[in-house]
Formats: sequence, C-alpha cells, structure tokens
Amino acid sequence: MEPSLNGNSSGSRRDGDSFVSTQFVAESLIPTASGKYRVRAYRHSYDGGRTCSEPTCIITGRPEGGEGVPVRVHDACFTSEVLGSLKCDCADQFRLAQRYIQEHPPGILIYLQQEGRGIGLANKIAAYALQEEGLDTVDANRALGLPDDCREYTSVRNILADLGVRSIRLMTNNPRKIAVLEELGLVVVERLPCLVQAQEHSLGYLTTKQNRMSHIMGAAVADEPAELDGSFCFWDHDGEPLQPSPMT
Ligand SMILES: Nc1nc2c(ncn2[C@@H]2O[C@H](COP(=O)(O)OP(=O)(O)OP(=O)(O)O)[C@@H](O)[C@H]2O)c(=O)[nH]1
Repeated sequence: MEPSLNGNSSGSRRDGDSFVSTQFVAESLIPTASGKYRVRAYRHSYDGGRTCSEPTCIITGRPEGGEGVPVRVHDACFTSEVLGSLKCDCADQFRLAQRYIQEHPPGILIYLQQEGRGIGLANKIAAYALQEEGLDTVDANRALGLPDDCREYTSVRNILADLGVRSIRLMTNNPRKIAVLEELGLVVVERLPCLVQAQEHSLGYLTTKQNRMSHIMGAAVADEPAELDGSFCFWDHDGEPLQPSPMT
C-alpha cells in the first residue's frame, strides 16, 4: 500500500477479476470504559466501487512494522453487540479481544461490516426466523438460497499492509478465516483461541459452528468445562478467564 500525495495511504490492486481498493480516511484516539484506542477508519471496495464498506482498525500501542502482532478480525453482529442477544458469542468475543489488546499492547482489532457472515442484517433476521422453526445456522442460510459464509478479507490484508504489520497472531476459532487470510498472503504465526463458554441460548449455535463449520470450540460447548490446557483462552460470563492463558 503506497502513501498517496495528500498523506493518506491507499491500497488498490487487482485480485482476479475484481478491483480492490482500501483507502485510509482518518485516525482518532477514542477513550472508552476499557481504555483508550486508536481508531483508524478506512473505505473499502472489492468490486471496483459498486459496493463500499467502512472497515475500522482499533489499535493499542504502536503495531506499525511489527511481527507476531495479536490481531482479531471481527465481523459485525448487531444482534449481540447492540441488542445484547444471547444467541451467539460475537459480543463476548469482541470484548475478549478488546481486553486482550488493551492488556497486551500493541494489538489490533479489525472490525468489518459483514453482518450475518456476509449476508447482511435483514437476511440474518430471516435466517433467525427459520432457526425458530428448527433449522440450524447453516441450513437456515441455505434455505434462503444464501451461502454459509460469504465474508471476504481483502481489506484486512490492505489495512495490515498500510500499518506495515509483517506477521500476526490471529484471535480466532475458525480455520476458514486463517486459511483465507493466508491465501491473501498474510503470515499467521499463531492462532490465539477466542473462546466463550456456551450458555443456554448459544449452545446450539456454538455446537453447529463446531460440527458443521469446523470451528475449534473444545470445552466451550462441553457440558462441563474440561481441564484447560494452557493454550486456551477461556471466558466465563462472570467476567474472568477460567484459567490464565499464555495470552496473559
Ligand atoms: N447468517 C448468520 N450469521 C450469524 C449468526 N449468528 C451470528 N452471525 C454472524 O456471524 C459472524 C461471526 O461469525 P462466527 O462464525 O460466529 O465467527 P467467526 O468470525 O467465523 O470465527 P471466530 O474468529 O472464531 O469468531 C458475524 O457476522 C455475525 O453477525 C446466524 O445465526 N446466522
């Protein structure tokens, strides 16, 4: 990503047939209940400008030029993050990542407007309606004629290039996310588990993620949390990790 003449950085490159562009817009220091974060805003299009999203990069410390930087790539979830829905683990994962990069700077949380694994909010609510009738999260998408997961991560590559980050430790339980980022050329040196203990309303969703979408959930969906093995980042709903992880 080359800096442009006006000082803003921009990333534009051809990926296959589509034209991808990620433009840096501005950075601001934002105080929050859990500390201050540098927030860098971008505009991104992966289809030559037909559609546009606004990824944000939430930063602690100075990860510029760094190696092995802890990174969470997080997709929007209005239902849990705004409404407080208990059906999924998204909001808890966001807070877990936020807390981790606050306690272990430098770190990065990239927040993408890819609600519903990319199908959008209205379609996700339609999928929830089908889940009320008994379909799981995968079959509900399919019954609507929609893909299981259509998120794309070219903005992540471009944002990390903009920051000069050379390799990352990715906070995720999703092997697809790691594979897609590596295909884009990112160097993922380690996976940091990002586990939230299943609850009454989220158990079905988390179990489906494990069984049908290959997420590595481990004890998060077990009836009784298993003995944790030290490579585990675990979060209970009373607000404390059940066991210190190597991330601490
Ligand atoms: N279509 C659909 N999307 C959902 C549902 N529940 C949560 N989401 C969306 O799922 C996305 C998060 O994806 P997840 O599969 O939970 O997790 P992930 O990001 O792939 O993997 P992790 O990095 O381990 O969190 C967000 O965009 C949510 O809005 C659901 O039941 N149906």
